[in-house]
Amino acid sequence: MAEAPAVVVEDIVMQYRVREDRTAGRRLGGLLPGGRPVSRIDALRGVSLEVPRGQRLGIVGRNGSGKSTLMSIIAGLRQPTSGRVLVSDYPVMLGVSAVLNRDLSGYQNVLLGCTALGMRREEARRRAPEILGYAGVSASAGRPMRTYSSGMRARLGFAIATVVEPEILLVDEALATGDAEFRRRGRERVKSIADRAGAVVLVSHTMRDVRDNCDRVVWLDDGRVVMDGPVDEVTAAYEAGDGRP
Ligand SMILES: Nc1ncnc2c1ncn2[C@@H]1O[C@H](COP(=O)(O)OP(=O)(O)OP(=O)(O)O)[C@@H](O)[C@H]1O
Repeated sequence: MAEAPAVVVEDIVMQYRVREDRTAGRRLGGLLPGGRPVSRIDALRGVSLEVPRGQRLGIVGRNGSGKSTLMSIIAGLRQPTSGRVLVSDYPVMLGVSAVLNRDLSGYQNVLLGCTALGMRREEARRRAPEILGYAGVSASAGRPMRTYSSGMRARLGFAIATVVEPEILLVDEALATGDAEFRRRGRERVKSIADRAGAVVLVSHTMRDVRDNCDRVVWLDDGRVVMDGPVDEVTAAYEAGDGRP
């Protein structure tokens, strides 16, 4: 019998309701009980997919196509309007704005981040030098994060999120800010997670990152899957139409 997949997304629909600013003059929907105009945004219109263990899935699509919404629903950070997500383990989500505290030092963020991921404090302390070294920020470990460059923040966020290789890693544009070295390390870790039968879902606008890191690609447009297949085929079709299906 085939092994159960790491992630199953079943017919996810996501509608956001937004209160319009009256002065903006854009009124698309009805009225909320308070009499204020609302509009409905259909971010996902019935998305289904499965990510088997050991697979690195890329998600591509134009701005506003629903990629980040789908990722936050898989991560359990948002409830869909309908449909459901089944996961084999708690996913770890890594985004551009990785949850790091800008007023704390890099070292303190490592302790905080690792314990938030379930590591014991002593182990976090013991492994902090390795994590800071991997991120390439050892020399700045005592400085507040607000003094770090965006690339340094991205590297540290990535090092923390992947220190205990999660079974399911969700990467939302987080590789985009890094330099060549960071991308190489990212690629190695993403591969290592997949090699250990974990699953990685990666959102990116950079087709090079998708080709380097993924085995399969799902193309979203206007909240729907328009193509799902091998990396070369989907990225070529995506590029041929400049992201338009
Ligand atoms: N919190 C929110 N409230 C209301 N609408 C939202 C919210 N987040 C996203 N949307 C809307 O949902 C749609 C999908 O947005 P989403 O951020 O998922 O797209 P995306 O593909 O990740 O875009 P990008 O490539 O620009 O990051 C867009 O129309 C967006 O305006």
